[in-house]
Amino acid sequence: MAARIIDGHGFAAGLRARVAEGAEALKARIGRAPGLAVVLVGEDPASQVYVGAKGKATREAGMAGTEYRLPAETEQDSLLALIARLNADPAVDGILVQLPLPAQIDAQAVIDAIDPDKDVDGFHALNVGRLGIGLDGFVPCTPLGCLMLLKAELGDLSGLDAVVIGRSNIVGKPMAQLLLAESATVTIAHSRTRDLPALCRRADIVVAAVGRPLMVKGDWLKPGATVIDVGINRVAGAEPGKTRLVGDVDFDSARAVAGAITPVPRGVGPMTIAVLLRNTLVSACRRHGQPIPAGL
Ligand SMILES: Nc1nc(=O)c2c([nH]1)NC[C@@H]1CN(c3ccc(C(=O)N[C@@H](CCC(=O)O)C(=O)O)cc3)C=[N+]21
Repeated sequence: MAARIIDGHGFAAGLRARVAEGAEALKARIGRAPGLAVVLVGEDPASQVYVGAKGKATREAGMAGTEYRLPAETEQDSLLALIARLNADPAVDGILVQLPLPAQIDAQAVIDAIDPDKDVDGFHALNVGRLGIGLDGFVPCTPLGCLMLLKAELGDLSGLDAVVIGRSNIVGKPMAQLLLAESATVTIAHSRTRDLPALCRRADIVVAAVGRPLMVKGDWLKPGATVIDVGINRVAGAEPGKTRLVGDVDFDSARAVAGAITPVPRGVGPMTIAVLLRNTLVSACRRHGQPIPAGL
């Protein structure tokens, strides 16, 4: 039987609507909309598209989105000066510095300059630590979005075998922490892992976040497994000069074996942006001592 297709796009639309409601209610109490500042350094075309999409989604959720576009040659000190201004601005609840940054800038130094309580990406070392020891903080948007999809699909995750393929700070490591906090049995696989297909075949949950197009095949999966595909790879399309997006999972072979699977596009990607808005609203609530609305 073919797998259920997990509708990340639809789930994200629902989450954005709940965020919009919460943002409106908060605005009625504090007199201003939650504010998100997005900083982009350089002209990377993919990053420009993502930043534009984030700004649009922010405004559509009734929040104040401000974009700061800096030239590729920007020095670290001037970026740090902008961060300091945004940290001090009471109308800014969330700060996101789009990654990757140009080579002359030390990305972790910039991230760690962000006020941890405005770090809606959850990349600051303090938030990484909070996630590790189970304290409230901010959790990176992509893995939190994946967890929401998994819980909507499976309910309780406790005791399930989960394999996370990829060990990045942005996805793989925080994803593993979130699954562990849900009492799944978690294995993190990476480029040195021996016999990855055999490891995956034991898993109830496979999260693929490696950036290798179509790597995970249907015959790597346990029948009925839930597959979350974080990959967004632009590859050559059928017609010359055209490209198409594919995930890290070979969707066609995987859907024949899996129980449920996220598509690419319209799977995890839209969740990333919806969770960013969610984190920004949560930040605004916390900063004003207001309760966090249910359903977020
Ligand atoms: N500090 C930082 N935080 C990020 O969250 C961050 C970042 N840097 N750098 C770049 C990546 C990438 N990213 C995506 C967001 C939405 C889609 C998304 O909505 N994708 C659509 C399709 C997009 C398309 O058609 O190109 C989908 O999968 O359906 C994808 C990728 C956030 N990122």
